[in-house]
Parts: sequence; structure tokens; C-alpha cells
Amino acid sequence: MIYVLCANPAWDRMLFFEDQLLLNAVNRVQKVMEVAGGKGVNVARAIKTVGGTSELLLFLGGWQGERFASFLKREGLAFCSFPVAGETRITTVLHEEGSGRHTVINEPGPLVSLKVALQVERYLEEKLCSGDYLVLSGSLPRGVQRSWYAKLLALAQRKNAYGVLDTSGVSLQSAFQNPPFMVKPNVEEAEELLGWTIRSQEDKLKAVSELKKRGVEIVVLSDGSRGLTVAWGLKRFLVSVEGGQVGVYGIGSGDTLVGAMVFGLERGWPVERVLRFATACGLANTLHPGAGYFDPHLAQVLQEKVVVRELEEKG
Ligand SMILES: O=P(O)(O)OC[C@@]1(O)O[C@H](CO)[C@@H](O)[C@@H]1O
Repeated sequence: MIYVLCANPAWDRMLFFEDQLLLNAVNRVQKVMEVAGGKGVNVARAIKTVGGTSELLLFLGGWQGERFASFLKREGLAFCSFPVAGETRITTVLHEEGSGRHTVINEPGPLVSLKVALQVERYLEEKLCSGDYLVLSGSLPRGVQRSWYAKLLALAQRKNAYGVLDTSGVSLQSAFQNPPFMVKPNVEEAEELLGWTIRSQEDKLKAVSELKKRGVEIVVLSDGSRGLTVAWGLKRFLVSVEGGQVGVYGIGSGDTLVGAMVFGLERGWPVERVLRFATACGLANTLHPGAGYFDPHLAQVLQEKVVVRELEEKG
């Protein structure tokens, strides 16, 4: 089973503008799209899109939380929600159709008490079995200790389950007290974590090796349309899309990649297949607005455009 924790879900409100968005001016919105989001929700949705199942765990609160839960039900995503006081947050995405540029405004979200966080721990303690996956995605809500992911990763280890982590800042830093099985930082997140600037492909390889040395089995360093640099056991891979061409809807493509990777891992696919498939799903996601709503058949076809190159082993 795949459990996905979305500790800080967000109602994603996407505003599409025909032209460039102007600050300190009146802007007219062309189209609005609203979906239940947050990194973990997007991961769970991607897993469903490719034909898999997962259980989403999330904190929901207030009227916004009720709307969120109805949306997930209608969508058919299996979830278990833990009620919190306060309103589930809204993320505003300002998308410029012409250039494909987007601006994301993430609200902090409601406070989560220690008591409610403990409920999640107990739930996982009871449910998590050997061979399961526990995906921890996105920012941690206020009120929860910054080292909470480390605690949950330790729980996963104890249960012989695979911890997968996609977060940033202090929650990423402190999670390494109990290294995850897989981690997917982007370049900025890796730089913050490592404390040095990644300038070249060589730097990216150094970065994945350094994170690998901290005890992670699979390190996937993403760099938008520039592709992935991967450390997988002793092997190193560079993954790219032919011609570097991707679509304009980048929101949630990293989450889609994580979801599709975990889907492939759970099925025991070989490494190259997992990387090719997941990259194609991430690519398909950039061609459709809304995170995780890509066309799975298109993703199958797009696999032909994905180049997975294994580098010579260095040990
Ligand atoms: O505040 P976080 O958890 O870092 O990011 C949240 C978020 O911006 O990321 C997702 C896209 O990856 C959106 O669905 C969501 O609203």
C-alpha cells in the first residue's frame, strides 16, 4: 500500500491571464480553475491517474476543509482526514498563458496541534506494513515540530516500509536524522540542504552523491526542463526529454513525477523503466492545467521522448 501524507493541503486557485500580469495595476482574469491541491494530494492524484491506488492522509479544517473533502470524494481519491481548528489554506497560482510563466502564492495554513499530529502517528503505527510506501510531501503546517518528518521516517523504518520525502527548508534538513529511502529535491532545495551552489552537471552529480552518502537509497535531483540527475544505489543516471521541450503547466509536475515513481517502485519495475515512465508523466502534466490531471495514454506515448542515460560507475 502507498500512504501519502499531505500535512499542509491547499485549495489551489489558479487564475489564467492572457498576457503578462502587472503589479500595481488592474489585471483581468481570463479563466479560473479551482482544485484540491497540496503536494501530497497531487502525488495521490498522479498515482490514481496512472491506475494505482493510495491512501491520502491530511489535515482539514473549516468550511474550506469541507469543500476540500467533497472534492476528493467526487474525484474518487481515497483519504483519511484529521480535523483541525482553522481553515484549510488557499494557494493562488497566477498563470500567464502567453509566456507560460507562473507565480505561486502559498499561504501558511492552519495550526495543527500536537494532539492531532499524534493521531496521524498512531494511525500509521497501526496501518503501515512491511513493504508499504510512506510519501511525505510538501511543507509542514504551523504547530508541528520541524523534525516531524524525521519522526515519521523513523516509524517507516521500524515498520520496514519505504519513506519517500519531497519537502524543503528545515523540514528537509532535519528529516535527514532518519534518512528516507527516496528523496526528490529540486536544485534550489538541494543547494539549501547542502549549503553550496549547484552550477554545472558535475555539481549535480556531486550533490546526489553527497545526499546518497547521508544514507538515502534513491536521490532524484530535479531541474525543471533540464531534467533529472539520479543516484540509485551505486548507479548514476541523467534523465532528459528529447529537445528539452516541455509544456507550460509546470505546477505539480514534480509531484506527478514522485507519484509515478512510487507507483513503478511498488510494482517492482526496473530502474530505467521507473525513470522513463515517471519523467513522461511529469512531462504530460506540463501539457495540461491542474496538477496530476494528465492523460495517462499520452504519458505512455511520451516515454519515447525520454532519454535515460546511465553513467559509468564510480563507486
Ligand atoms: O507550501 P508547499 O506545501 O511547499 O506547496 C504547496 C503547493 O504550492 O505546491 C503544490 C504544487 O507542487 C500546490 O498544489 C500547492 O498549493
